[in-house]
Amino acid sequence: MDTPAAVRARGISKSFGEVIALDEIDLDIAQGQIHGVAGPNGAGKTTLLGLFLGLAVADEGRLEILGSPVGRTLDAPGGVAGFVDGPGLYPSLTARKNLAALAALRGGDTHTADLDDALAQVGLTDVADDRVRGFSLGMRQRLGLAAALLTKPRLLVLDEPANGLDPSGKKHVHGVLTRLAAEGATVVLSSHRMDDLEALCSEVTIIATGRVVFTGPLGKLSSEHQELDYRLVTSDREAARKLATETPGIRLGDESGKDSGVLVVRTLVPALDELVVRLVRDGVAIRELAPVVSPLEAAFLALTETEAEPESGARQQESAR
Ligand SMILES: Nc1ncnc2c1ncn2[C@@H]1O[C@H](COP(=O)(O)OP(=O)(O)OP(=O)(O)O)[C@@H](O)[C@H]1O
Repeated sequence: MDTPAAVRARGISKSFGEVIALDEIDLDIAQGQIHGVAGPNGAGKTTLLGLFLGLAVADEGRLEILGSPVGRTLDAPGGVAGFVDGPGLYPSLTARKNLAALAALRGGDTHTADLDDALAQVGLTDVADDRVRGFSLGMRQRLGLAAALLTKPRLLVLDEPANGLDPSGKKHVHGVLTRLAAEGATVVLSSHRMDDLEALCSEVTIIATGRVVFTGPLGKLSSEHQELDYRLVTSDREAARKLATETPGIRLGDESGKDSGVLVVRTLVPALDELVVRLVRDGVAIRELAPVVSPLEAAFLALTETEAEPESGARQQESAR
């Protein structure tokens, strides 16, 4: 029998008064994936993740979480944990007492060792007995993740979990999410950081003005979305420049890096391959070759700039109907 999707959404719509936050969203998220949700400000990401957590109910459409249909009443679906708009914590309690209190609220049987393990996983052992009032945004995010881990979720939903994280915090959070997915859990997270999504996610969904403009594997996105600017540093900039102008399908980009030996070329991957072959054949060493912006970022801009309206990510009812 097929494993049910972690999330299956069909025709999901949600409005706040005149604002259409989600407009007929169709989405499938397979189990065991880390799935990224990206989109401009106001695109509908938080609203969508809130539906997965049972914090709001869709106006229209069908939503199944971990194989079970989500009803019309507010209720966290079983096996799901996470947060939107930052984790809810008690500022006057310590990190450890926060976890104990949240576990007690859920009525679960949580041992001290579980609390310590969750704190260690997110790198908060050293501040376990400090009050949350003094925690930075990144520390609160990590504590929120620790609280979610205690429930041993099969679906973890995190709205911008990378907010405020320093490199060490990011390393802990990435480690936790990767481990969870390797153990079969599904992680859905939103982020404005394309590099984070590329580092973590196998699949992404891009939302613009409440609609899905792309959903699928990252590889599909980069191959679908054509020409990129590449930064090329060689042992002989002038020779490289000449070869680039002679290679079909290559256009020269911004030449402001002239003195430093940097050349920017705009092209598709096959023409770039041809340029590399020509450079090597002519004895020009390639010291650096990388996209100026990542394929995901380029696709994000291409997909959302055509879809989004200038003033806001969401649309008004009268202009949409
Ligand atoms: N409770 C609410 N009441 C009224 N409007 C809301 C509410 N929640 C969201 N909206 C509106 O719905 C639209 C989508 O908001 P949402 O927060 O889901 O976007 P987002 O993609 O998460 O944005 P951001 O990247 O800025 O966090 C926005 O226009 C927002 O103003």
